[in-house]
Amino acid sequence: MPAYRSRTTTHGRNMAGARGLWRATGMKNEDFGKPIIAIANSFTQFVPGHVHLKDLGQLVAREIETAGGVAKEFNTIAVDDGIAMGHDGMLYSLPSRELIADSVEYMVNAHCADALVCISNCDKITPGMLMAALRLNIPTVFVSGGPMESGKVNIKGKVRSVDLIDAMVAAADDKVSDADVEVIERSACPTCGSCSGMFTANSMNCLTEALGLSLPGNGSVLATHADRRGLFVEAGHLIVDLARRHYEQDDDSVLPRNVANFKAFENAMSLDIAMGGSTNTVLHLLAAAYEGEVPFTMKDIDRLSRKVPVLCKVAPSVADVHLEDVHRAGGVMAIMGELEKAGLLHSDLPSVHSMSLAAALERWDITRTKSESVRKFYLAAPGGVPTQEAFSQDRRFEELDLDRTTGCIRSAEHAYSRDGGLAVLSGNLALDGCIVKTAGVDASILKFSGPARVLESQDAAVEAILTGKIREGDVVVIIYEGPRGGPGMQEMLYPTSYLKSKGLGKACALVTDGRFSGGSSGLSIGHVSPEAAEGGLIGLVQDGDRIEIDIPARSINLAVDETELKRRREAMQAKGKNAWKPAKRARKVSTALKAYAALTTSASRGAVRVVKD
Ligand SMILES: CC[C@H](C)C(=O)C(=O)O
Ligand SMILES: [Mg+2]
Repeated sequence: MPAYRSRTTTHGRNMAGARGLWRATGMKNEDFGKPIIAIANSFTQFVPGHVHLKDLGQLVAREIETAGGVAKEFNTIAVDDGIAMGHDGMLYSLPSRELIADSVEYMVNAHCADALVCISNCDKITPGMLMAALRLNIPTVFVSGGPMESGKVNIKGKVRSVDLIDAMVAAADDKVSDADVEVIERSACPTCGSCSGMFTANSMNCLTEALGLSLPGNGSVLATHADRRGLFVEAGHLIVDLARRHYEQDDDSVLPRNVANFKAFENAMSLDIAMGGSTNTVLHLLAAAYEGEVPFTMKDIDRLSRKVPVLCKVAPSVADVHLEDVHRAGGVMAIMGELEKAGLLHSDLPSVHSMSLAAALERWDITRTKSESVRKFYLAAPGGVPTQEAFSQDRRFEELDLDRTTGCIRSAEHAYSRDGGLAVLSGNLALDGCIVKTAGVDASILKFSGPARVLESQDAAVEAILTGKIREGDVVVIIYEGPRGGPGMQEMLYPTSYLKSKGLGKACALVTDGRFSGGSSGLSIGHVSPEAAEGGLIGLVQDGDRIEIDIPARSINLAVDETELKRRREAMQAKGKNAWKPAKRARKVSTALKAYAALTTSASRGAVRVVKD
């Protein structure tokens, strides 16, 4: 029977000082001996996905106390990728994931907390907390802030749903007037919550449902909807129950590493592929698996991508479909329900809320449920009123989207495509693989070859695209933007958006050792490993070299003969300490980022830090 971790500081004469301090935090005599539950909140006014979280940690805390636990809240940082994008601020995005993971570890272990509630939401906060949960392996429940409502604009008499990407693309499109750009900007992000498409934040919050670490609806019920409050209330009760099962009934099944085991990672990756999730999920699932010592690798991702169909297409893969529409079609449980019907899901897995996924689907898949409350839950609709306040409206759709033939979520029989929404490519240019979100690639360019246009930074790529230096048929190659080379593996949302703005979205490819935002689409191939800074061949590509991409064959190659490549490699090595570094880039890299670069690894390992013994 594992002893409560918190007894280390709450019991024993020698801990009188610590108890005195616990009392000063508000603990009463009767609280000593109860499970101490850490609440990792992530409130900040910098991020719309987190502006509404300020009091939600205490909402959970009151429920923990009602359930017989002691709640202690703390806060992590939270970077807004969309604001950090397009300048050196983006260098900090991925490294912040490691800081978040470490800060959760530090607070939970320094104070010997018994269990953990993670209140996350945006791009690096959910993965950072997920890494911490699997690293610490104490009972944990995730509850995220929830998706933002999509924006609605009426342009030239046509009403359409818009999001952040529409504002970015319009701003670089000379055919769009300043007035129309401002209309889109003012409407694209109407409420609190994580940007409304299947971008990285929403992808990851859907994946915690599939991993079994959050409640049904966590990935899809809107931040503004009253129904979301119930997830926070339930999380407060559930975590005390899980803690008691573990410490008082010796039940290890509730621990994150037993819930999010290898089969759960397969379920999560299958969900991601089926819904055309952000490619960042690959990076983050690999990193979470590393922390949880789960043997889940790029090879597993490649295997799954060849058999899991695309069952759901959401912005940016299609316009006008956002997370509110996915929720109305049944959300994550509905997508997993269709995967299960197709024999593509492990349904025997327990979660923090159900004894098995099969049982959860019986109750929560709207094509099976007998529960009116569940059907009502998935009717939660946008309020249509700009706000930064959580749970501030309770509008509902008239009816559920149960159309599995042409609706938002399709059955496997009516899949958008047999091949998954994600593909792992490999070849001499990416010996350890690279990733492309196929759900966002036009069918006409699944096979593509063209001359390389090599840029040593995202900024240089943006300048080349916006000044017309990139032509139809080119392959834009952005190097030294990997985890070590950037450092920080920037998201290339501006270059991919600007290719669209210039009408080149279906006429060019973009290949990088950096990564993409979930808002990117097009023939955008990222995570090239090994990265240039680690001696990867992408570091030897020169302007005019022919690059050959074949998504059906899962291949990507640099068509330069071995003799020439050998010559180039020798010339690079001859540079000594300047080898495998940008030749013409004046980027100021802080000591904090240099420390990150010293420990990080290539994307094929999830860009995890490895400290050599
Ligand atoms: C819309 C882009 C979003 C802010 C992002 O960075 C991601 O999805 O990764
Ligand atoms: Mg991002």
